[in-house]
Amino acid sequence: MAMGITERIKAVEDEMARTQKNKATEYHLGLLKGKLARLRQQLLSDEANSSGGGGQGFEVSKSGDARVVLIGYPSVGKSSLLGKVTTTKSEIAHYAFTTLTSVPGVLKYQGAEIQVVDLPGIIYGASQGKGRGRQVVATARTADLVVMVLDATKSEHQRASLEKELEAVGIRLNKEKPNISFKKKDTGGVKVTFTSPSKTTLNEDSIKMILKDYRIHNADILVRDDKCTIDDFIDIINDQHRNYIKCLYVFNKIDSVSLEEVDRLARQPNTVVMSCEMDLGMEDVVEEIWYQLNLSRVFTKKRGVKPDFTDPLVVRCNSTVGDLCHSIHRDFKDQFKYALVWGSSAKHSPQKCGLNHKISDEDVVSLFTK
Ligand SMILES: Nc1nc2c(ncn2[C@@H]2O[C@H](COP(=O)(O)OP(=O)(O)OP(=O)(O)O)[C@@H](O)[C@H]2O)c(=O)[nH]1
Repeated sequence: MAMGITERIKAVEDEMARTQKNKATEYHLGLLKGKLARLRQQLLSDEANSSGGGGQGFEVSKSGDARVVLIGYPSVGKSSLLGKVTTTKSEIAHYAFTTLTSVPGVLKYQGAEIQVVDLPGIIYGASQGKGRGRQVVATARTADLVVMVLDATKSEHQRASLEKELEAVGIRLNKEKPNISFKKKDTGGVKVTFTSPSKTTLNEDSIKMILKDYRIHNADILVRDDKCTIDDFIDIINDQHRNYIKCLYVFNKIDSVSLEEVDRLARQPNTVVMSCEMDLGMEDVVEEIWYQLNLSRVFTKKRGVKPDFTDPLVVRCNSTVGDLCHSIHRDFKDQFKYALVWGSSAKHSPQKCGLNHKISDEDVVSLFTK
């Protein structure tokens, strides 16, 4: 069955390559893109089912406060980076990963424990459902941050081709989810509304054409951003299989290129440069990872005692007191009565708060139970 899909994917890709991009073909290309997304999804889920229960799963359990995955071609320096920034090796690693080149490590920073997973090999071919690629992709999806490790001495093609592979499996880097609401219905036909006139080829006709191809006959669509494209709309229809993940680009081996080149690379957005061999830029990499993860540290305080500043609870930014309780224990919320909060999220110190209060980085919190 997978063979059949692979061939159909190839046929659609070929047709897209043959089709010239112009006003007259825009709709047709949009339809082909929609088909391609659907077939790729089918391929990935077929692979998932056929490998079910097999012993060689790659899935790494998520431990720590956040997860970073390293992605890059062989020999770019991923292992070197992992060795430099992670202190403890996770205990399960030694037996669970014996067949793999990958070992998760823990990056300890600002009291947080960040799991760093080096994905074996590369993603290459994953979008075609090849080999271990699918499992690697499944792990990449769970990342809070992708660190793409690139070799400064090699062509920049490496970056584009990795991005393309991730694109093909539905991973969107440094991109927000398109601002389109899409509600399937049982009756009533397709209703399309734009809050302001579209600046792209996404319009009522192209939307209806793609939905027809997906055999969706009843739905309400509200496009809230005039810059949304057909690709964005296709992402929204396939929303369950899309992941919007931040990406940090790290160029290694800067010891081997000219200063001008280092300068050029370092000026690109979301980019840091380093040399594992010369121990250059390692702190920048760690700081940037921390910054991109955007975590908040919360210090807990017992009544009548100074807060413990050595061991923060680490939560995602925009977390609430409720999330904090949840991170302590699944059932803690049931016993919760109120919290006292000191710090930048508090209107006055301390502020008495409920579960919905949003906490900020470096807040001090006392939790009171019933
Ligand atoms: N010049 C230079 N060489 C480096 C640097 N970092 C790593 N290398 C070399 O690059 C090679 C690959 O490094 P690894 O850390 O094993 O790379 P990797 O990405 O983990 O490779 P795979 O395990 O094949 O995926 C080794 O020979 C390193 O000595 C660096 O900063 N500068």
